Amino acid sequence: MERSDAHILVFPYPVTGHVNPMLQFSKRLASMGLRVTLVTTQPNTKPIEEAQSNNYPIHIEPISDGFQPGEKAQSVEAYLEKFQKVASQSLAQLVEKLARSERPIKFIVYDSVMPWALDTAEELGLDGAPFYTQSCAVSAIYYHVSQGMMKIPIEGKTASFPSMPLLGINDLPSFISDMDSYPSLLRLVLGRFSNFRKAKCLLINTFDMLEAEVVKWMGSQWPVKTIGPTIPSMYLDRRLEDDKDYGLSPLNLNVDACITWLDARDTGSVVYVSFGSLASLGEEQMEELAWGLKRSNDYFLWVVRELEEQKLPSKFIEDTADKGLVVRWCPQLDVLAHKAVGCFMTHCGWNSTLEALSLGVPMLVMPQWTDQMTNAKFVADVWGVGVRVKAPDEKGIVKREEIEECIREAMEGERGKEMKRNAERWKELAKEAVTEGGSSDKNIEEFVKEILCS
Ligand SMILES: O=c1ccn([C@@H]2O[C@H](COP(=O)(O)OP(=O)(O)O[C@H]3O[C@H](CO)[C@@H](O)[C@H](O)[C@H]3O)[C@@H](O)[C@H]2O)c(=O)[nH]1
Repeated sequence: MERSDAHILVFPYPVTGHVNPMLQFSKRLASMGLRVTLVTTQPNTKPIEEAQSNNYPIHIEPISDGFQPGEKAQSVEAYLEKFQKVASQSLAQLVEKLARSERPIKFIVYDSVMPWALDTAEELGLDGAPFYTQSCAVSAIYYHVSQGMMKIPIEGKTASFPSMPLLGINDLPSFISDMDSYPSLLRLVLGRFSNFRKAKCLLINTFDMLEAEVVKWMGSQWPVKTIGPTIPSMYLDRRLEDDKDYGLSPLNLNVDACITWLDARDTGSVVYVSFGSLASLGEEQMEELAWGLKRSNDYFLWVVRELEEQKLPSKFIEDTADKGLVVRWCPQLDVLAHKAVGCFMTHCGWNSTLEALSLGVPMLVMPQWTDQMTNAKFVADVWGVGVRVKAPDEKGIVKREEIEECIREAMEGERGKEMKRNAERWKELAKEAVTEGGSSDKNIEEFVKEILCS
């Protein structure tokens, strides 16, 4: 497509699980001729200048979130309040600055958890569309709760939503099943539906075949566009040259160490373990997980973020050095694409879930909080690509024996083989969705045309 003058701003909430998919979506838009500027307040990413100088397909604009590097807010509420106040002002200033340039902003794609960005856009005379970084099912659940169509706390043991299987309490997003756990985050996710009817459309990081019924239901109510999975192109359709990774990942990736280690393992012999960029396991749970991995006697590659390291049992790394590699962060896509990986033990963050589905990797799911419970339900019972650990005991702990058994089931049993077959099928369908003429590809084309014509 010819490069156009249309310039759009993409503004993710500043955490990895939100920046990654919105950055990938930005690259798709840029490949279709739009000029795209991604707004970031995230300090711990590859130096911005590096991204700018390497013929990077999009522009990056840092703005302030009101905090100095390293400064911590006193609470989630305090962070969100200051972030909204400062970032909305910074956003308006940026749009006004660009209005005086050759390429003024025409449209804003904002993270759905920041509905105030649409108000700012409106004040500046711009249209906008929210980007949902979670599944369509999860968004539909929050919608029902936000509109009072599903009362919380939920009474009884199950909850029923249109176009979805019956959900048990443990399948609901944790902010809903345990309303008092994070009241400010519950407000944040429900707030996504405060002004969305004023948006041009709703962009959702999923694909039609994956959530066919709920996508259809949502599409019958609002202008929904499924645009996922937002995985770097080299792993799916291979149409975007050089699009091999998310680009703005943290420094010090152990790329070579992880891949060299995997190269030395047999096909399907390694359990890859990661709980994403935010989840923090308790010390006891960490210990159970460590011993569960050891007891399985399988090879494992385990991402333990720096702040979590002190929770590992003492001498665990030395004692398991012949079987395991523990790293602080890894190139997850390269790891999932590696033939040595037999299953992915995951917290079921939506990006990790989509990445495993897109790369055909069966999962062992151990959801921790937020949307992960609902994703786990779909992974295990709807898409048939995962084993879910039994609900934690009364202390909230999943025991080592349970972990060991689930690893065996995923790596060795008949169930594991069936999961692998299903995962291969989802991999093909994910690829189809983003390949030319696929459902997500068509939706992105349509979105671009609508912007150009507006
Ligand atoms: O060693 C690692 C570990 C993770 N990742 C990447 O980090 C991202 C992690 O995203 P996700 O799996 O979604 O987990 P979180 O970081 O926990 O994401 C938050 O945001 C998601 C999207 O809203 C939610 O679904 C999650 O529940 C929420 O915790 C993925 O792209 C991974 O590929 C790496 O590259 N290397």
